[in-house]
Formats: sequence, structure tokens, C-alpha cells
Amino acid sequence: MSFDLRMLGWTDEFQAGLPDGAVPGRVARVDRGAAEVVTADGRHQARYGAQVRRESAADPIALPCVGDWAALTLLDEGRYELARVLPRRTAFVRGGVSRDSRGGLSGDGQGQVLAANVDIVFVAEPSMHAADFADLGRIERLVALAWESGGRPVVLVTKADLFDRGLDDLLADVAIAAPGVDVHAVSSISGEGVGIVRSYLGDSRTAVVLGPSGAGKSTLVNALAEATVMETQQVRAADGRGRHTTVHRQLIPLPGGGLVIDTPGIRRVGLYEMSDGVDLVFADIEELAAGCRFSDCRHTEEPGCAVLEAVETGELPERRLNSWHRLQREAAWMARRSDARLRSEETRKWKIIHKEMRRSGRGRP
Ligand SMILES: Nc1nc2c(ncn2[C@@H]2O[C@H](COP(=O)(O)OP(=O)(O)OP(=O)(O)O)[C@@H](O)[C@H]2O)c(=O)[nH]1
Ligand SMILES: [Zn+2]
Repeated sequence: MSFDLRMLGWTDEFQAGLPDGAVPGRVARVDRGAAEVVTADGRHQARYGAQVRRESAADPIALPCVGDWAALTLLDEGRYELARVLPRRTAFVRGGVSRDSRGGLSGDGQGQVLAANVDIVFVAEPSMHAADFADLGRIERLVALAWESGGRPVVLVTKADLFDRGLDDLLADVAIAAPGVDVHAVSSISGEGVGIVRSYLGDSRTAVVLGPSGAGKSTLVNALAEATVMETQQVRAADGRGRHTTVHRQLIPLPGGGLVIDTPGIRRVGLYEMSDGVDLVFADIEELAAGCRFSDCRHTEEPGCAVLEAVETGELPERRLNSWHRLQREAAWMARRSDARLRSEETRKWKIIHKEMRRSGRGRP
């Protein structure tokens, strides 16, 4: 089997970062200490070289992940070694990482990259979910994550065929929740919108599909792939197998061009904490907050809260403030749960707050 590297997303930019004599390959799956890579002449298992082992021991952010482009060295025995990860264009990172001033990633030894070099982030939100309508707050959260990754978010209102009361109104609401982001209605059953989704994957771009369980992600990927590359809920229910036992392909080339990355980590990515992205999505609230009397105002019941005032006057939809509160709670919860380092910081913060309270308490008449 042979592959045209360009069809796998190889660009001049990556070519420029390839050391002389190295063979380029794209990571399709990772295991401990080794990766499955796709090169121009097929699929190979490649063990990590000394540099990768050294760098990733210091900071797991340097570990190869699905979607990475790698420089491979051909060993004598015809085997490949993964010598180096080429600079990532975009990355979904979980925990402990921030972007530096140049937009690059700098880890603190805690982060993990879930997928790399993703160009398009489809945020799939079902128009109808059981008896519920689309959840605008969830769209905001996933769009925030998409921006944080460096990829371009596109919102897909899925299962559009199930929605029988004013889809245009719903799409208009979604557009408000995701400013500056394209929004499309999609039905994998009727085929509506599937062509539009495909059009984003021109020039061999790489996409992920984020969204809650049951949003129709697998069904959509199967429609794009024109084949069953992923098991949908129906199939899983039918054969009674556990939902997460299925081993499916993680880097899926589509017949019409473009690729989709799907890994268990990416599927759960919506649960992870986020910081910068939330600020971007809630720039309106951040701006209003500058007018609050207290600089650490939580916009709940504080006197002189400019955000609550804006809700009262109708300037800020109350739903948006509620979303912001929920995101703050979730982010704090996830951070507390997933990161012992943050946990100790949290303790320290509360110690300072309590000390501060005692101090100001003493100062009162
Ligand atoms: N009516 C309708 N049903 C759909 C559509 N897309 C998916 N479904 C159904 O919705 C259910 C869930 O679809 P999946 O594709 O498995 O959803 P998923 O987002 O991959 O779910 P997880 O794998 O749990 O994350 C299945 O029963 C699908 O047949 C659609 O466009 N219209
Ligand atoms: Zn406030």
C-alpha cells in the first residue's frame, strides 16, 4: 500500500522542518514507547528514538501523539525509529500548558497532547437530544476548546432531520453563542449538509469531531468515509459489546480527501479544563467585569457588580452569564480533580483568603 504524503496533510511548512535524510511519517496511533506511522510506502511501527525519549521524560508534551508529523530514521534492519516530532501547527492539550507570547506551547511537565495538526474542529451538537433541544452552553464550551487548540471551529447542528420547529431560529441562536464561527445544519440520515462538511476538508485538511455522546459523530464520520469506519451506538447496542472496547482507526483518510482524527481522548476532551478559550468566548463578560466594584467579583450577588447590572438592563442575556458560571465551576472542578499541583495552590489560595478575611475582620469596628 502506498500513500501520497500530501493526501495525508503534508505541507511545505512541515517539509521545511524535516532534517536531511529523515523519512516523514504521520502518527496514526500511539502505544507506550512506539507509534504506528504512515509513510509514503505504508504503515509501520516505529520505536521512539533517544531524543524523543529524553524530551518526553522531561515534559510529556513532547510525546508523539495522533496527527503528529515525525522525522523517521531507517534502521539497518529495515525498521523505523521515530527520531523527532516536527513542530506542531495546532494541538489539543490537556492540562498544565499555556501558550507563550508567540502562540507556541510551553508545558510545565503536566500536560498531554491529545491530537496534533488539526485544522478544522467540528463541534457537533444535536438539534434534538432525547427530549432536549440543542445545548448552547455546551457549544460555547467546545468552541472555546477549539480556539484554544489553534484549529478553526465549525459548529454542526446535527440530526437536523429530527427538528421540526423552526430550524432557522435555532441556527440563529447557535450563531449568537458562537460569534465568528460558521454554523451548519447536518443530517447524516437525509444527507443534508454532509457535502458542506466535506468541503471544509479540501487541501487534505485534518478534522476532529467534538460533541456529546449520541450527537451522531460516528454516523457523520461514516457518512464522510462512505464506509463503516466507526461503530455507531446502534451497532454497539446490537452486538452487546462494551462501548469503549471497540478498536477503530484513529487517523481516518477520507475518500474525497481530508482526514479525521478520532481517539477516546479527543472524544472526552470536552470535559477537560480550559482557561484562555473561556476568556475569548466570554470577552463580553470579561469586558463588563472591568466595571465591577470588586476586582475579584464573582458576579453572583456582590454589590456594584457591573455584570449583574447588564443582565438587569437586558444588555447581557442571562443565559450567557449562567453559561459563564457553569464553565467557571467546571473548570475549577476539573482543575482540582486532575491536578494535584493546582490542588495545593488552591489550598494556598484559600489560606490567603481566610487570612485576609480574619485580618479585615479584625480591622472592622
Ligand atoms: N435521525 C437521525 N439520527 C441520527 C443522525 N446521526 C446519528 N443518528 C443516530 O443517533 C445515534 C447516535 O449516533 P452516533 O453516531 O453513534 O453518536 P456519537 O456521537 O458517535 O456517540 P458516541 O460514540 O457515544 O460519542 C445512533 O442511533 C444514530 O443512528 C441523524 O442525522 N439523524
Ligand atoms: Zn461582578
